[in-house]
This record gives sequence, C-alpha cells and structure tokens, in this order.
Amino acid sequence: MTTDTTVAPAEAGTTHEGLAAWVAEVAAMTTPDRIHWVTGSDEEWKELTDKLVEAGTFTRLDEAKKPNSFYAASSPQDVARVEDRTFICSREEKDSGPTNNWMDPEKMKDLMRGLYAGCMKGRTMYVIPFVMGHLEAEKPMFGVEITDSEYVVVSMRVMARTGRKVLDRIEELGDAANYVPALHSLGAPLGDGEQDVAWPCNEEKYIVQFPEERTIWSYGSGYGGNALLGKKCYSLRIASVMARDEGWLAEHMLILKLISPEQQVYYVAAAFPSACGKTNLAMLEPTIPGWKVETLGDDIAWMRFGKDGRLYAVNPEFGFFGVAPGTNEHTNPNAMKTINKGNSVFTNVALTDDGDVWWEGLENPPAHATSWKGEDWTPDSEELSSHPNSRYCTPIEQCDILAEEYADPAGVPISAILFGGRRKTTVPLVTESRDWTHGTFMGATLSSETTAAATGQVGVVRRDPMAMLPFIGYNAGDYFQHWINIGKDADATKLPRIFYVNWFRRDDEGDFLWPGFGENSRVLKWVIERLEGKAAAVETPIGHVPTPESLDIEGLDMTPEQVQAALKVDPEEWKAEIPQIEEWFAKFGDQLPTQLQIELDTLKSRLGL
Ligand SMILES: Nc1nc2c(ncn2[C@@H]2O[C@H](COP(=O)(O)OP(=O)(O)OP(=O)(O)O)[C@@H](O)[C@H]2O)c(=O)[nH]1
Ligand SMILES: O=C([O-])CC(=O)C(=O)O
Ligand SMILES: [Mn+2]
Repeated sequence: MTTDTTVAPAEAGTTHEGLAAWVAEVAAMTTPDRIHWVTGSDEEWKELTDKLVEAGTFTRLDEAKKPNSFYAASSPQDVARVEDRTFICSREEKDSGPTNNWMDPEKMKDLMRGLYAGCMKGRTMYVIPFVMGHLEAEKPMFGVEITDSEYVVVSMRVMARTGRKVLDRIEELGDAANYVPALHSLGAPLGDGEQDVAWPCNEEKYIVQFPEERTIWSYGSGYGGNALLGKKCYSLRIASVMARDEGWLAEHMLILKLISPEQQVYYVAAAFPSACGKTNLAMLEPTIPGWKVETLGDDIAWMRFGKDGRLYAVNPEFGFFGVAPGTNEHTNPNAMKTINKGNSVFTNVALTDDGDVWWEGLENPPAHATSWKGEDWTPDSEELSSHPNSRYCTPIEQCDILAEEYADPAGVPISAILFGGRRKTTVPLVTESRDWTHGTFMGATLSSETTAAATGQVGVVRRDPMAMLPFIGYNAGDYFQHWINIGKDADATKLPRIFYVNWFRRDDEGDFLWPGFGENSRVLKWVIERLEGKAAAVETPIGHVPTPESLDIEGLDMTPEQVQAALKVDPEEWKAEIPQIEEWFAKFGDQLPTQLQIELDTLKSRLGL
C-alpha cells in the first residue's frame, strides 16, 4: 500500500513533483490496494489482458481469426455515453450555457469526493501518462488518467499514445508540462475477499469537466466515451475551451485525404453526430474511377491556422473506437481489414462458437452465437445479437489506407468542411454554403435523429450544432461566436468552404434515397469540383445544390427521379423547419451572435416568410 503522501520520488513513480502529489492525493482519497504506473509495454499489455481474461471481463478470440484480440460484454446499464449525467462545471453557470448540465464546481467536488472516498478499495489504481496528438508537437497536449479499470488501461493504449515515453517527456519539461489531470473510477470497491463481477460499474454516474481548471472527474462507468478520458472529455470538451482561448478549433470531425484522377490532393474534414457515418466516410472506397481516399482520423480534429493562413487539422487519437453494427466488407472494407489484423477489443458484440465476433450487418451470420447479453443467439432470435452501440477498438496504424501525413504533427490543410446529420426528410444530399458565416449558420442549426451512441430515446430529431451538442465545453452561444470570429479574422480565400450533407433521406416507402457508403465519393467529387469552379449548382433559399447534371451518377443504380428526390429543396419542408430553428436560437438569448440571427432572417425572407 503506497498511499503515503510523503513518499520519495522513486516510490512516487515519477520525479514530477506536481504529478506525484496529485497521484498521492487521489490514492489517499480512493484507497486502492496498489498503484501501477502504466509503461505501455507489450509485457504490460499481456499481464493486463491475462488478468481481464481471468476476471471474466475478456474472452480471448481465436488467434488465427483475430490475433491478440478480446471480446467484452458490459453491464446492460453501461453501454453508451450518458449525456444527462455529463456536466460542465464552470465557475459561473452562464459559462456552461443552455446546452450543458451545470453544478457549482465546489459543490460537485464535495459530492464526488464523497463518492470517490474508498472507491478503489480492493483494486489497483493505474496511472496512465498520455498525450493527445503527437509527442513531438510544438506544444504536446499531455494528460494523465488515473483509473481503477484494466479495461480502460488496455483501451487507452489503443486509443492514445500512452506510457513511459510520455512520462519521460513530462518529467523533462517539469513545470512547463501542462497536463490535464483526469480521474476515473468504476465506483465499485471490493470488500475483503469479495468476488469481482465481469463488468464492475456503478448505477450512479458522473462525467464532469471543470473547464477553468482543465480537469476531468469521471465516476461510475466503464464505457468508452465516459471512461477513456482522452477522447470526448479531453479532446473535445476541455480542448474546445482551450481552443476558444487560443484561437483554434477542437471538433467532432473525421479527416480524410482525397486524391483526384489527376493526382490532385485535397483534405476534407466532416462533422456528423455520433453514429452518423464519420468512420465510414473516413475510410471510404470510392465507387467512381480514378478517385482515392486515404484516412487521417475518424472522430476528432484539432484545427489551427498555419503560417500560410490555412487551417491545418490533426487527429489527436491513436485508434478507432468504431460502431460495429453495419460494418462489413461492403460498407467499410478498410475497417474490416484493420480489425482483422487483431490487437483489438470488441465490446457488446456477439461471440461466435469458434472464437470470433459477429454483429448485425456483418456477412455470414453464425448458426449459433452468444449475444452481448450472454444469451444463446441464432439467426431466428428476435433479439439483436449485439448492442446497437457495440464497438470495436483498434489501432489506427493498422489501417492500410492511413495517409502518411498522419505522422506529421503540423497536420494537413483543410479545403472543405462538411456538416451532416441523419434526417429522413427536408435536408438535401448536399448543399454548399454561400460563405463562412452562412456555413457557421448551417453548422449551428444542424439537426439529426438521435442514435444509440448515447442513452435515451433513439430517432428523435434534435439540433446538434456542429455535431458537438454533447461535447461543447462552454456556452454554445459563445462557441458559435468563436466560429464566426475564426472566419472574420481569416483570409476568406484560404478558409475551407462549408457544405451540408445528408446521406439518410428516405422515400415514401421509408427506404434510403441515396445508397451511401462508397457512393458518397460522388458527393466528394462535386465538392472538389465546386472548389475548382468546375461544377454547376442551383441557388436555392438554403444554399447551392448540385444541378442534376453536375453530380456524377454514371454507373449509379438510381433513376434520375430518385436523384432529383435526394437533391430536392422543398420550400414547404424548410418553412416547417423555421419554428424549430427559432426555438433553438431562443435558448441563447443575447448570447446568440447577431450574425446568426441575420442568417436566419435571410433564410426566412428567401423562403418568402
Ligand atoms: N444509410 C447509410 N448508413 C450509413 C452511411 N455511413 C454510415 N452509415 C451507418 O451509420 C452507422 C454509424 O456509422 P459510423 O461511420 O460508425 O458513425 P460515426 O459518426 O463514426 O459514429 P461515432 O463513432 O459514434 O462518432 C453505421 O451503422 C453505418 O453502417 C451511409 O452513407 N448511408
Ligand atoms: O464517445 C463515444 O463513446 C463514441 C463516440 O465516438 C461518440 O459517441 O461520438
Ligand atoms: Mn464519435
């Protein structure tokens, strides 16, 4: 037991005094049986995964099918992000804004200290030094996560650069190393001799960001978005606050590299809400001849201005935490190849009898499997084999189409930003904004049907600004202003152009109008041709949409009427949208940037309202 706050540096696990003191303080509060400083070595991975297998949390998959890979099933009450349990505890309530839960930070800390007291009893406390983005970055974005979950340690090693090398650098930099302290506990202490369960967690959950302190406290959940604190909590909620203060953008965006038949290279970033197609677009296999996509990231983009005045994006992550259902050789062959190389963790999918994993939408359903709930499953079963938010966690460097620029800490210059949501009606396949401010309006009014990526009802249309509704770490009105300011201060000719896409529009029978997936390359082609001034567009009240001839539909299995229906801008549908936008904007009161009100007024007058 090493929870003494006066331990010598060697015993403290680090020569960094501030870090040693924080770790000692947390240990004194949470009273773990032991403390382990995560090195990130292969031996450590082996030890931890063996321990997880022994505990029943992991099942080792067949080595020939998925080498060095594991299956896990969570508790049914711990399957997704918990937005109603997520808080932005800024000092002033108004700074968290109308879209976040808030509590006074001191009150929250008192409450959580009560929960954390003794919460690691019987467990090991792991200290994970990590960096989001490159260790070689000009200003490395360090974090240190304390957790009592081996599942979290193993997953963090896949999702972020972690371990001894990071700690060495933090120690070298000393006081100059700014790191985000991120505390996580499952909230499941073990009594003396008490047998552990396969997925320990607590019914009571708190996912808390303290934006001024750049600190994260998470309690009660082992699920990715709630527990891998480098991801949503740091790289979006905390980083969005840093970005506001420092003049950059931390966004819920994929980053892809597009190569035209003429070998021209373009970089595109795209923000879609959770489970709305980022990973799929990021790894797309174009169906149109001569075009090629490489990937840089599937979930998060940090964008800063370069010396040349362009906006450069880096992916701060090191792995993919992807939605399993729907992923297959047709929809996402590159994801399949990546996970088949192994070194991956699969959570809440089905386990086949021959030691592989399966999920809805994957080819070749097994005759029998064990469902994520641990029940017998056959293709005739009424229940799903896998939770709709089941996930694979796999190393990004295993992706065959990873762009070489991924290794560049300076990132890639973005030419276009796409916003997109999941809408059955109203929103056309693609619309180009008139300018940055109009594009910001499109992002600020983005709407989407809710998905299984968060707990709560699925399929309800809600505004999800820039796909960041659950991730903006401050007042969303100020966030909109920040977006507008980014455009105001920049050279407009160098800014990315902004587009709005919708792959999910349906016909009267309820079928998707647009085939999606690899066919989305046709939309990317139109976007690039717009940048080059080559493609035609129709001006509509909501922006520029493709003329039917300008969209490349050669070889596409769609009638011209179906293409028209996918592209259609129906003024009546948009008129019905206006009261929803007004209601949304009303939430912000005088925190709503005037420019967005002007954009709304312009849209109304274009619709004849
Ligand atoms: N119809 C249709 N479905 C799609 C398309 N792209 C993705 N999907 C489906 O949407 C679901 C989520 O896709 P992902 O690419 O994993 O979504 P994501 O935005 O990366 O999700 P998060 O990891 O939660 O942020 C999967 O079931 C996909 O099969 C598309 O172009 N058309
Ligand atoms: O954070 C998670 O749990 C998964 C994810 O990427 C999202 O929900 O956007
Ligand atoms: Mn995501």
